[in-house]
Amino acid sequence: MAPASSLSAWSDLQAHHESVGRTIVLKDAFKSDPKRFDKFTRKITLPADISSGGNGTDIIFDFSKNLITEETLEKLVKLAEEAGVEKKRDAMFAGEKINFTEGRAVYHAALRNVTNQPMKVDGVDVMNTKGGVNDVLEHMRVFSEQVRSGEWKGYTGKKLTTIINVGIGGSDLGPVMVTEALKHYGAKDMTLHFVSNIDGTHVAEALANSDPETTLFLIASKTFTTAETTTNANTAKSWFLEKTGGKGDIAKHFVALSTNESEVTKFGIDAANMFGFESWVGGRYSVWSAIGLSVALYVGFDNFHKFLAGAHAMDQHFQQAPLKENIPAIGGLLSVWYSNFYGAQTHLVAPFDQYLHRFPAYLQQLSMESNGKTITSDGSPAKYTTGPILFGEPCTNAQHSFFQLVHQGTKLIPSDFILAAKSHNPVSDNLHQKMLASNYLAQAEALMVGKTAEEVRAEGNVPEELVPHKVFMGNRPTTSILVGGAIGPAELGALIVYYEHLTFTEGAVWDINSFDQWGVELGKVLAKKILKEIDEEGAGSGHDSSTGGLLGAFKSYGGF
Ligand SMILES: O=P(O)(O)OC[C@H]1O[C@](O)(CO)[C@@H](O)[C@@H]1O
Repeated sequence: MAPASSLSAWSDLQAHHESVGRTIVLKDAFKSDPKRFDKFTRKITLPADISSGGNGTDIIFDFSKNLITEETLEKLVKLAEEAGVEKKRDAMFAGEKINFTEGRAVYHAALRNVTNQPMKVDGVDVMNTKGGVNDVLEHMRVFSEQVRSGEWKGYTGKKLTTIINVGIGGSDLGPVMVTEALKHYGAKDMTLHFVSNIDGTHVAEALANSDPETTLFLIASKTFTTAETTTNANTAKSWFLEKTGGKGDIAKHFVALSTNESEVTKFGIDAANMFGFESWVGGRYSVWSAIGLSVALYVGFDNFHKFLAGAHAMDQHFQQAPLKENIPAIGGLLSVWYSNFYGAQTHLVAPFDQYLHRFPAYLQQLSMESNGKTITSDGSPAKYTTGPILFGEPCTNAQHSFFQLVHQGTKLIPSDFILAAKSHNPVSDNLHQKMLASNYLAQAEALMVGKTAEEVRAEGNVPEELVPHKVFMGNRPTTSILVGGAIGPAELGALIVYYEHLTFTEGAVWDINSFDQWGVELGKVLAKKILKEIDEEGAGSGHDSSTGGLLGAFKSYGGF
C-alpha cells in the first residue's frame, strides 16, 4: 500500500485544511447550521436482549463539535477509500494474515462472534474446531459457574472467593478495566486482585490478606514466558505451597489462561485446567478470550456473554456501515485529521463515569501499542506523524487537575467525553447524575465556545491586566459519546470495540502494522542482562557511564 501522504486525498485534505480547516469557527458553524448536531451525530442501537435496560440501548456519537464541515468528512472518507481501509478491514474479518511482521491473522473478532458465523484461518473454522472458540467458551462457562456456585472447591472443601489474576499488559489491563467497569454486576462475596507489576509489593499486598484455602489463581499470559508474570506466578505458587504445608492442591487452586501448553504444564498446571486461545489474538485484544476468565467469574457467564454480544454488534456495524456512517471509521479519520493536518499529538479520553476509571489506561495500551510505530508496510519510515499519545482520567476529577491545559494551553487536544444517561447508583435522587451530566455538557460547550476578552470585560470588575488570563480561545474539538441507558456488559463491549476499530482505521490509513509490538523488546533484553549483572561483581560491562554509575550506586545503596 502506498504511504498515506502520497495519496491524492491526502494532498486534497492539506489544501482543504489551509482553505477551510484552519478557519472553521465551531460556534459560528452551529449558529449558521441548526442541523449540525443531526448531520454529524451517528447512533448504534444494541439488541434489546443484551442491553442493560432490556430495551435496545442507543449509543450516540456526537461528532458535531469537531473541526469539520460536510466537505471535510467527504474528503476524509475519500482518504479512507484510497488508503484501502475497507479492503484491509475485510481482510481482517476474513482471517487473512494482516499482521504481516509476525505472519498472523488478527482475529479477535472471532472471540465475540456470538452469531456463530463461520470464521476461518488457514481454511479452519476457528469457531467450531476442537479446542476452538466455542469449546473454550463452554469451558469458561462450566468453570465459572462451578466456582461461583461453590461446586468447585478448594483443597479443604471450601468455596473459592478470592481470585488473583497474575498477568501484565493485555493479560491484565482488560480484565482489570472490565471488572471495575462492571462492578455493579460483580459477585458480592468475591474479592479480586490483579497482580501485574514485578515490584514485589504488588504480589505481596495481594497475598497478604488472602487465605490459601479460598484463593484461586489465574495465571494469565498469552506466551507464558513474560518475566513479570512467570516470576509473580512462581512467588504465588511458593506462597500457596508454603502456607498449605505442601498439602495444597495446585489443580484446584491454579488455572492458566494461555496459548502455550508446554510452558503451562512445565509450571505445574494440568493442561485440563488451561483455557486456551490462539496466536491470532493479540495481547491487547485478548479480554474477549480466555484472558477474560476473571470477568466471567466475577460477573457471571451470562453477563460475559452479553459483553461479547455488545462487542459483536459494534463489529457488525464496522463491517457493514458505509464509511460516512461508520462510527469507528469516523472516529479514526478524525484522529488522522487532527494528527496529520492540525499537528495534534494527543487524544484525551475522559469518561464521566467512575466505573470506567481504568478505561483510559486500557485504551493507552490499545492505541499506543498498536499505532506507536514509525515504519510503514514497505519498511520505510512514515513521513507523517502516527499514533497519538492517548491519555485520560475520569471526570469530573480530571477537570480539577489537568483540564487547565486542555482549556487554555498551547496544544490542541482532541477529546472524547463519555457519559451514560442512567447511573447504576442514582443516589440523592439522581442529584449526582445530574451534576455529572451538567459537567459533561458544560465541558464540551466551554471548550468549543471559549470566552473572548470582550466577554471577560463585560463580566465587570476585571482589572485590565487580568483580562488575557481569563480569555478562553475556544474552538477546541470534542466528541461526545452518550450511552442512552446504563453501562452494562453489552454497552461496555460496544464502547471498547469502537476504540478498537478507531485504532484499526488510523493504522490502516497510516499504512503501519497495528498488530505487532517490537518496540517493547529491547528493554526486555537489556533488563535480562542487567539482572545478571546485579548478582555479579562490579557495575556491569559495556554500559554508558550513566547506566553503569546508577547500577553501581543501586548495588551499593541496596546492599547487593
Ligand atoms: O500475555 P503475555 O504473553 O504475558 O504478554 C503480556 C503483554 O506483554 C506484551 O507483549 C508487551 O510486552 C503485550 O503485548 C502483552 O499484552
